[in-house]
Amino acid sequence: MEDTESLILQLFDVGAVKFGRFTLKSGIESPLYVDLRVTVSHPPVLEAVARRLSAVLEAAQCEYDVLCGVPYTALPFATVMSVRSGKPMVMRRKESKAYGLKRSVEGAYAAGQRCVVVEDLVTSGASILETVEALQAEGLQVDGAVALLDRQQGGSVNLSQRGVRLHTAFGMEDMLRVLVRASRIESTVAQSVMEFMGANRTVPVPVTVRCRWGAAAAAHPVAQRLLAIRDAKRSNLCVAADLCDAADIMRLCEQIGPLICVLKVHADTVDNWTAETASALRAAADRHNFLLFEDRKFADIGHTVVCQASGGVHRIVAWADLINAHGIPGRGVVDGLRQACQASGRAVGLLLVAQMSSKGNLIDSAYTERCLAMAREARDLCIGFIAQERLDDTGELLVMTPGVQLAAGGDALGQQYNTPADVIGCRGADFIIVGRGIYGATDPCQAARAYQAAGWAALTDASSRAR
Ligand SMILES: O=c1ccn([C@@H]2O[C@H](COP(=O)(O)O)[C@@H](O)[C@H]2O)c(=O)[nH]1
Repeated sequence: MEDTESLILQLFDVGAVKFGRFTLKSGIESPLYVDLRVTVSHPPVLEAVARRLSAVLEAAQCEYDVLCGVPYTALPFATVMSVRSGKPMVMRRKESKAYGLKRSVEGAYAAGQRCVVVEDLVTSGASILETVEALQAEGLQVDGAVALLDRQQGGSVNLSQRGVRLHTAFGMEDMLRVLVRASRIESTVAQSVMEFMGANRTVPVPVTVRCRWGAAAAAHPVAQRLLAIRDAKRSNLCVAADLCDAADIMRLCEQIGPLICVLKVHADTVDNWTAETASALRAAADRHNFLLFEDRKFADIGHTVVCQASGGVHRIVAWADLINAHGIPGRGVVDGLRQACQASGRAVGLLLVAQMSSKGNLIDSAYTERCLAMAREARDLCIGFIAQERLDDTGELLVMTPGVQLAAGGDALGQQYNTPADVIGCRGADFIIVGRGIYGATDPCQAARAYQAAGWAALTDASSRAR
């Protein structure tokens, strides 16, 4: 194994470790700056870094099929590791291409292969997580990462909470000790770095999503909760649990609950729906922190929808957080639903069905425009739309899009599917709604993970391009 002490000294001697006053990306002022990019100008040092990273993986008995360096600094490290070991590498694009194959991960790989992420140094672990999410969105399995330096500021814990085990060559304290012992720095300098680290022990993973709107900006309490859940769980995934048996729905909830922000049901398609089903769903939603969406698509006169929303066997507004309606009956449908929601005493958000995913549907742009106007007039109840694209530029009304699968296509009854990258990145949706792509998969949990990663990667990418 490459001698840690000699590697640290080589890094210092080529100027990769600097002491002084530096403002970090986070805005924090640091007495130390580590810039491992300079190693590309010193091939023996670059090779020593790669050798050390490979040795760390070997010592940890980490099994993997492909390597992926976090762009850009760790790309040469991963390349040299790959060339030395013969293990193939994949490359994550930081910006997705608007032409060609539009792939966010380049190289030859197959879904289900195990990938190890290679990084230069870790602070909060956020950069590793961004790469992990992009790789998972392509179906790769990532549960390990290797980095040269652990700044010992919470990255390892942040990563393990998200299922990624971090292996590192050395920590900040090791590095300072070596530099003092070799008289490269004064002990007072090391002391000031230690004090800085003591004051910055835990750097949280920043919420990179500066989406079109955030929880604090949302006026409606249900929209606020939805966005807070989205950011906390890093998930803009709504699962359509279109199953006929209540026990199957509950089983699915337990499997995918931690990965989703909304569970959508069609209560009227559940053969054995009872009041207990509603209570069990409510308890699961509270336990796993997701919202419940009843996709009843109300479309009648105001008086009738009051009864449909609050009565019958389903008593929808007694348990659902989100409901939806067609605009076709005019504003009476919204007024009726407002009355039902107010009488329930619960906060419920309404989504207007402004567009549909089915082939040949009769909705045209004039109808969609009128739904938009209806929503703007009912901001006390309406939080957004079921639609296939972003409808208003203020960004205040959210868009949830059904008809989503990992590959574009359709079914035999006119459903049309687009990919998460397309509906979020190109069409401007905020949330994806996925049914059969998840509950119809052999492993719904693994499928939900792939959709969560794909939806989140598309959202964060779209948000960074919008900034
Ligand atoms: O335009 C619409 C409106 C609603 N849906 C609903 O979404 C899910 C989609 O399920 P998949 O299995 O992913 O096709 C389903 O519950 C529909 O009722 C929609 O598809 N299109």
